Amino acid sequence: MTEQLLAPLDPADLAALAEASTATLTTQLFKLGLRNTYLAGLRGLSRHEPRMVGEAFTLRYIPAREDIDTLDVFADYDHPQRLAVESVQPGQVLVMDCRGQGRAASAGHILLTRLAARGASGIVTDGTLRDVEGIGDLRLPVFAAGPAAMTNLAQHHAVDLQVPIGCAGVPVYPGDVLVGDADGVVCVPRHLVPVIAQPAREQEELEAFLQRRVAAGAPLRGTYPPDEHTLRAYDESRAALGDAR
Ligand SMILES: O=C([O-])CC(=O)C(=O)O
Ligand SMILES: [Mg+2]
Repeated sequence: MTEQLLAPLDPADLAALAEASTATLTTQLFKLGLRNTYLAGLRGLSRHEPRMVGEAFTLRYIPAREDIDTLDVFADYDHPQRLAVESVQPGQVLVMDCRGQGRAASAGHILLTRLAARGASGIVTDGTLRDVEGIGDLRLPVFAAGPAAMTNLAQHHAVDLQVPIGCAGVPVYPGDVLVGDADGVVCVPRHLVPVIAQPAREQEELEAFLQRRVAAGAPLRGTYPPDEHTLRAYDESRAALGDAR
């Protein structure tokens, strides 16, 4: 495990990310030139926790081999998969690199129940999960490619904790911030969290205004993107709100 001392993130920045949609965050990152931040192909499996924000704690799997990856490896409580679950701290998201291989689950209900009990902020895998019926009831945001019944050892050999990984084709470094919602998961590079937090908040507020206008019948021309007239109306509505406070 690579121990890293990362400067803490500003809670206000994390709160801004928690309130922003993944659509907004990918746009903010796109503005900075980053096009590969969305973990395509994953969906939320939690019935109670559709939104997620937290810092990446990474686990890397390589392909399993029949002579090594047998059920008795779990007699070792420090097996990297189990160690990962028992190492995740409150506020962290366990992010697993399964190479997009979904034929065997990367974890199941018991391990995710333990993650929830440890106060994890979520779990993300580009593979699959087993026991998804029970997982759906957990108070834990969960994002995966889907379900698979087969146990992880059939396909996955856990090797490294807290190293840079690829997840759904996106680079994820320990400490990056993962945000999830109904559209899926985006990885925000840690150093860009303070850069995009406030612009993301502003984009959310402006788009909420534009959304109301379009819902009320406004055409796209002049509204989306907003022209000077619409932006003035937006400023006036914000000033009115400010006055009312
Ligand atoms: O063998 C596994 O993948 C783990 C499992 O079922 C669980 O955590 O409930
Ligand atoms: Mg199970």
